[in-house]
Amino acid sequence: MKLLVSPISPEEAIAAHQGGADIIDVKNPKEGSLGANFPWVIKSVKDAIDSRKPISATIGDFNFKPGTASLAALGAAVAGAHYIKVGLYDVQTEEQALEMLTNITKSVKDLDPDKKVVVSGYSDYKRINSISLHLLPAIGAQAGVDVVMVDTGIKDGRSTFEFMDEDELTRFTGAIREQGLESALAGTLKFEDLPVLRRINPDIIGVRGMVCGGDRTSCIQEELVVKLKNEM
Ligand SMILES: O=C[C@H](O)COP(=O)(O)O
Repeated sequence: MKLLVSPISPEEAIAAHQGGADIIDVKNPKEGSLGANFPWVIKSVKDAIDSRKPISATIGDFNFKPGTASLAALGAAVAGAHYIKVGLYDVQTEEQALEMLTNITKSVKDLDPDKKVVVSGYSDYKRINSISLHLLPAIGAQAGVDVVMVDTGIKDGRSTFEFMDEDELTRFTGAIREQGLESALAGTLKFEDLPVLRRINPDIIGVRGMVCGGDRTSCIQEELVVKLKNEM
């Protein structure tokens, strides 16, 4: 399993990098679960990391706006992100999801075919009335994305494991693998989730709160990233 850590600034990105994170994922929690940060923050994180780790950037918890999302994805890619992450938050149908992802993928891959598109669905999709997570592996593959992820849509302390159990998450990661894509699990993960995460064995786990001492509005602590890497 690779470790993705989500900093909000170059200082936090350095802490994540020095602690051993494999992917440095720039986001802006003030704008939601997958809130987008500013292009100059993505660039400053990229400069701080200086090509030692791949940079990821979230572009937002989107509603059905394929043009806006495609332009945001291009912006994140131009700013230096290698992984461009989009959340299909207020997207309900398969047709909408496919149109969003096909255009986002075109936008990113026309710039650089090596860059990776990550589609995130939400483990709490029922309470936010979002598309079912289980539709995303097939739609993602059809659209040409690289990674299918799950996160929580509402950051109120409830974790992905409160909405999906081990069996469901194992089936979800298996379905992603069958489509030839990478899987990523996130959503208020805790140290005590590591045994079950190891059994599910996604390609990537994504964290913020866990390495901020349990409060995602606090700061990333390098020693907690080290502890997590060691326990992984
Ligand atoms: O991409 C992963 C998210 O940043 C996870 O954040 P969280 O661990 O605070 O839920």
